[in-house]
Amino acid sequence: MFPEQKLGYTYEEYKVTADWLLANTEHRPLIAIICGSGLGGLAEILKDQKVFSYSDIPNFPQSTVHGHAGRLVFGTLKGKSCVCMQGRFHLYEGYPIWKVTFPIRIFRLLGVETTIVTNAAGGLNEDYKVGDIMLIKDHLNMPGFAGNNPLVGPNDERFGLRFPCMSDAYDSDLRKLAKTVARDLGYSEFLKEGVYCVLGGPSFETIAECSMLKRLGADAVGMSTVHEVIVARHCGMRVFGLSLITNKAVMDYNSESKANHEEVLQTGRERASQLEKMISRLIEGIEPNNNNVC
Ligand SMILES: O=P(O)(O)O[C@H]1O[C@H](CO)[C@@H](O)[C@H]1O
Ligand SMILES: Nc1nc2[nH]cnc2c(=O)[nH]1
Repeated sequence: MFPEQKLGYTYEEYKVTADWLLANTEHRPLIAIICGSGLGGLAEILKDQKVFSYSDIPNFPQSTVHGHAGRLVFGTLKGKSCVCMQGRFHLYEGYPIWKVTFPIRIFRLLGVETTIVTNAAGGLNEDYKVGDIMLIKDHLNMPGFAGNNPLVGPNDERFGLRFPCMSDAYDSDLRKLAKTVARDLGYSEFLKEGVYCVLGGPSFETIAECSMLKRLGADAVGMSTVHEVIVARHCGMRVFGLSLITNKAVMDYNSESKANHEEVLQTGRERASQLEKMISRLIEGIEPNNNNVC
């Protein structure tokens, strides 16, 4: 007989972590931000910070990837209370998918209404350049096709429905707002909108894989985000997502370029200040939702 496999945390385990955070900070965030690879500087937009190392938070997984600091930063932006993950979790780190998405339900229990997900991604769309910012309008969940979905296992109705809808995963009003913000900042030239595809990683894609993903309708490819978005939508949070195109996916057998994590982090550093400005303005424009689930 195989030992019984744990399929997730219990509601009580989520509560222990959320209650510990509520007891250790006065912040009551309505907005959460997840920083992608090399984008941890986004947390610097928050004032009156209260910072926790993941290692100090009960039940929290640890960051193991270069460019993911492993800190939870609470703070305010123009009077709005926010929480920011400097470091996310990925399947390729060896975490089961329910650990990868653990912080999302914690955010919900803290009272978060809107989650902003960011990531570094390879551009598959030929019109994309390195440094472009892609608003995510939809996703392709490749691990999900193989049964690795974060909602697998018993459903806890206290979080959400057994069969949540995903056709409206990325909030269209927030995307509209982001386009207005980008236009006002003079960023329209490098703003794109497209479909993000998640793969398990950690190896980057082969040329044949890139060509397949492009034909399937993906504009950018990465190793994160989608699992978080599914859990956030399951528990009724609004989601806004963006990908920084850190490298162009290699599509040509004669190409000399090779995807690498250093290039990913370097592009993040180069676009950091524009991303900070854009997300700050976006957050300024997000209206509270009276904790209504949507
Ligand atoms: O998705 P984020 O965490 O931004 O990071 C992306 O960049 C890393 C590869 O360089 C992978 O972890 C990929 O998912
Ligand atoms: N899978 C994948 N993840 C990335 N993250 C940043 N760039 C890439 C890429 O080209 N492929």
